Amino acid sequence: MERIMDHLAHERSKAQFSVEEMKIIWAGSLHAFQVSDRIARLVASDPGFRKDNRAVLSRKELFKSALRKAAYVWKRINELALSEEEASWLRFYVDELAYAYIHWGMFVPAIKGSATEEQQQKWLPLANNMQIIGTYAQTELGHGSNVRGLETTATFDQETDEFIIHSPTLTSSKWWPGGLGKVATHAVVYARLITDGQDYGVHGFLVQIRSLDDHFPLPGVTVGDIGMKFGSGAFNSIDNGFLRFNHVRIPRNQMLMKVSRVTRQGKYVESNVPKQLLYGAMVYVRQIIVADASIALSRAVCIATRYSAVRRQFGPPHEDENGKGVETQVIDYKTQQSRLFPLLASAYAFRFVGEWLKWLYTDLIQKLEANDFSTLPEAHACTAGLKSLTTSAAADGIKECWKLCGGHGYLSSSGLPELYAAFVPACTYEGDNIVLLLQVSRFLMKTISQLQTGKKPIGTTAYMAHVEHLIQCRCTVQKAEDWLNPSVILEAFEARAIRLSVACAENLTKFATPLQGFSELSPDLVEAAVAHCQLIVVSKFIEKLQQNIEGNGVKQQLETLCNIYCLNLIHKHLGDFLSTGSISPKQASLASDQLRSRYSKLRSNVIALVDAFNYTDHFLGSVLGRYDGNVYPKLYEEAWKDPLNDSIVPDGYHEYIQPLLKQQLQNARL
Ligand SMILES: CCCCCCCCCCCCCCC/C=C/C(=O)SCCNC(=O)CCNC(=O)[C@H](O)C(C)(C)COP(=O)(O)OP(=O)(O)OC[C@H]1O[C@@H](n2cnc3c(N)ncnc32)[C@H](O)[C@@H]1OP(=O)(O)O
Ligand SMILES: Cc1cc2nc3c(=O)[nH]c(=O)nc-3n(C[C@H](O)[C@H](O)[C@H](O)COP(=O)(O)OP(=O)(O)OC[C@H]3O[C@@H](n4cnc5c(N)ncnc54)[C@H](O)[C@@H]3O)c2cc1C
Repeated sequence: MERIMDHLAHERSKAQFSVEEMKIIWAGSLHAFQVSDRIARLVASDPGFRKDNRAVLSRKELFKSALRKAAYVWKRINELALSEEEASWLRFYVDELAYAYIHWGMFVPAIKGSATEEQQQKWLPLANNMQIIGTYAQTELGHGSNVRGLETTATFDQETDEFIIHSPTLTSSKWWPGGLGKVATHAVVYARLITDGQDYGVHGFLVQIRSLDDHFPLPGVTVGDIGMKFGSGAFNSIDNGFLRFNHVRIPRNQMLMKVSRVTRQGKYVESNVPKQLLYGAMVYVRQIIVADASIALSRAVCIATRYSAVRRQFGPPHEDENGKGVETQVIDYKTQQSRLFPLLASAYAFRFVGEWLKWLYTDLIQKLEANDFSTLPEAHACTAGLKSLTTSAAADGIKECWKLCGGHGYLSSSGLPELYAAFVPACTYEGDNIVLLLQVSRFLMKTISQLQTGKKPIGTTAYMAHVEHLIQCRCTVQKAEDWLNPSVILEAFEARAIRLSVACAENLTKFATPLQGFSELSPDLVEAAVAHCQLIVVSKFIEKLQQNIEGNGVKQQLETLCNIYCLNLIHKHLGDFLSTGSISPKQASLASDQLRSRYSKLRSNVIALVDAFNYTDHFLGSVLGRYDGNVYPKLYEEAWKDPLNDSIVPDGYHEYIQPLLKQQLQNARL
């Protein structure tokens, strides 16, 4: 036991940089670090937030436990008079998915984004004080990605000045909204607005669905839970629900009227803001999900890295600090490094691009307030594309981390199966990842077609202004070290991205209609979108390194991580880089040489680099990822806690095992 604890301490002593300074870089600022650190400790030390083994709880126990914790969170927020920032850290570190995620993450933002000032004044205080609990009811049984295809209707009745909300078919039943099944009292419902016999498409409506007195559904409302989901703990603590309306009436002023409104006379009036603002809550959440992706991936990487330093298999006998013969740490196998270190680098890359995206979003909101809608298309493309790229990579990465831990990774007590089950739906919710990449490609094709009209591309597409150069330039790498030059890397990624996009744009002209072309070429368009999004991540990582980064050795570590992130992408997408002529086979081979050498450089720092995430053992929830590396005794201890070990002889022995054994013994004696 002591030996293992010493082992991680030895790993930490090898770090070539200041972990404390890196913690601040990871958190984003000294202030963010201090607040999150304080709240993380507060949560970890409060028995009310203890994490039971969610995997062994029944659905009802799990759900009730999430309700208890959500209520306790609210109590502590009020008792401690926490600020909004502190409260969201508290919810984050409690780490139990519950209705509050949708209430704060979607219901409140939908009101803020789509309601008029007057409507906000009425509804936000109720939501902010939790006098009502809300959900976001957009998806239907028959329609998820295609929002324009939603069937629920909101028909204006001029006589009573009300909308009648109705589910005309089974497929129009709302299906999936979180917190809807058993908790929410209100919902932002997306429905087709019909007035004067005309269908004006999908709009948002605020609908009360349960009584605030006895919690029963209101007349005309049928509501319930959609059933168990993948994974034993994970999303099963949330009541994703179904909802059907039978001519439910709401006052006219519960239509969210920022984008358009219906007058007392039933006239549909558009405002001067683009109708896409109705989708504003999705843009907001997609931006948050990019930050979630870096957190989920970094959790998994932290577990797999610490465990890989503890775990020993095979190898020439080494001597430990006490001169005792020991096997090789699995982290020293080059295969383990080539699977693990790019994930560590990705966690940092996603953190920085998430930070930038948050800035982009804040900037968008400021512009929208000043009636400047010019950056909306780019913000949509960036949030959609980066949500897709980072969640797909993080979900795959978490799964890889569990395999990197061998058999023990498959145990619930490793924390990895639940983390995977809880995170993998991020590839689907808030927009299926492929559907979102197709949105990015649509934006890219539009930008390319506008190049011919002389319109200057801006923001993340600014590189397209250099199309002529990027189409024909040759990569200048001659030796492996040349790959450490950021401008060389950037140009290779820009060349690959633009060449894929231009090829798509050219191929699209070969089809009878753009629609047909988009449909036939969609796999290529998705690849072009991925290349563009990877370029954004690469360029934001490189930009980060150009900032003033303080702390002993911190910048050098980030440079190594950035190199690993970029070179590993080249390695993984070699087909693209070679087929577009962005690099040559010889340069590809030099990139692989450089990548190997970066792994060696990073090796002695990896434990400190995951320590910099500053995750408490409580938050990690993993025996394998414990800070002290005391894995084996704790695994043994956890095994004893399994309900099957409550009794020596299992329940069922007398009914099923004993008679079987007896019968077989008797048969043998005959
Ligand atoms: C235990 C441990 C836990 C650890 C894990 C941690 C995880 C924690 C997180 C937990 C929280 C979980 C919360 C989950 C909650 C989930 C909620 C939801 O899923 S809500 C439902 C979301 N639904 C979607 O995302 C649907 C996707 N579909 C669409 O967005 C649209 O239908 C579409 C964009 C695909 C198409 O729209 P449509 O109007 O038909 O499209 P066009 O392509 O014709 O576009 C027209 C025009 O508009 C532009 N556009 C589209 N969308 C937007 C937008 N959002 N903002 C701005 N502009 C937009 C588009 O580009 C077009 O522009 P144009 O100039 O004409 O080309
Ligand atoms: C855990 C979880 C929580 C959720 N929470 C909420 C919530 O709170 N509120 C809410 O309203 N919704 C919620 N959703 C629903 C979610 O937003 C939808 O599942 C999502 O938008 C995808 O839609 P879909 O399920 O209909 O998939 P589909 O659109 O049916 O996708 C199925 C397949 O078809 C492909 N596909 C679809 N369209 C195209 C296309 N045009 N081109 C190429 N391929 C295509 C997709 O790539 C996918 O492979 C949640 C979902 C999950 C899993």
